[in-house]
Amino acid sequence: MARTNLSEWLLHRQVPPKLAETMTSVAAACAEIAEVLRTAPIEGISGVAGTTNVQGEDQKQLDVVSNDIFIEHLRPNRHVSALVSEELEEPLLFERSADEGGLAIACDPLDGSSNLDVNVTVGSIFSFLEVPADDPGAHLLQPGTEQIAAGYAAYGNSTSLVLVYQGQASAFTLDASGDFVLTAATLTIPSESAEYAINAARERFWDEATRTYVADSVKGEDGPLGKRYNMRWVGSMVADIHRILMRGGVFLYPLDSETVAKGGRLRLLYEANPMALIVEAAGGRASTGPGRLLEAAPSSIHQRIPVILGSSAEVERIERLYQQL
Ligand SMILES: O=P(O)(O)OC[C@H]1O[C@](O)(COP(=O)(O)O)[C@@H](O)[C@@H]1O
Ligand SMILES: [Mg+2]
Ligand SMILES: [Mg+2]
Repeated sequence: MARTNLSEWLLHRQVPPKLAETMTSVAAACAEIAEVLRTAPIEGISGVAGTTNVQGEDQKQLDVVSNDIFIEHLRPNRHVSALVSEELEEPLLFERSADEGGLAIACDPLDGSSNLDVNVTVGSIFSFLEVPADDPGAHLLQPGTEQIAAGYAAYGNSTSLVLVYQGQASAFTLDASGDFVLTAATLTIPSESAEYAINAARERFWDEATRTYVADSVKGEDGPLGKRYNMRWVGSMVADIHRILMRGGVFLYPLDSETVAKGGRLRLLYEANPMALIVEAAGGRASTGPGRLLEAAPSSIHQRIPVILGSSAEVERIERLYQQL
């Protein structure tokens, strides 16, 4: 069967050159991060700050290395005016001439920090926004509905790249030559599922809606849902969402009594929004509990937000529980 690589897909999907070149830069950054992760323990790069390797040398942090890789690939791209990153307190603004710029990227260069040193899937998450080239910094706080594209890379037993553009999410797999090969043209999340993902150790902090949802699921065949549920929690958002895109399910990081002061756990611009755009394009639903996630108006670049996404029937059920509060 003929293989379609990323550059052929970009042409086929008629992605405008500016965005296509920038998606290519981001894909190249992800391929380089995948390569770094493959041999990180040998090279003395760790997930934990302040550690030393067997030679007693200071180890570089994988989050920082991944952030540097994103910058190295995006700084030379003349279309990119700004970069927002989990690892940078302030946005990075690039000087461009009058006929250049116009795109901003928001990224979580490496997601899944608790899994970095245990060889479990981690990822990179990214969102593409349009910004005026002459004043990009003032236009970074856009709701998720304004994203022109988004995606993530999952560094698992293979490296997957998922991109969403104009309401269609597609998946690619990194081959041995460093090319991303299309492996699923259209991702679709089944509307029903019997699998949920939540950090259950936080139960004592949960609100009533989350408590009821999990309690009903745990009751299985004997409960109000009349079917058995399974729980899967990797602890890397990318890995948990990738599983849901492949076979359905629901992911929850709700607002709870411990995270309420901060507005939630996960970040709106570079974790929640890109994932919500992908999930909606795949026919799923993305919610904060009380409302549609993509409509949330950001007030700061590192803003946090409650996240409930996945199979539509399941998310709707949780939204109904929030309406009853
Ligand atoms: O283990 P916790 O505190 O419940 O948090 C898990 C969540 O934290 C994250 O690791 C946060 O992302 P970072 O690793 O990029 O900070 C998510 O991937 C994951 O869903
Ligand atoms: Mg993250
Ligand atoms: Mg991160």
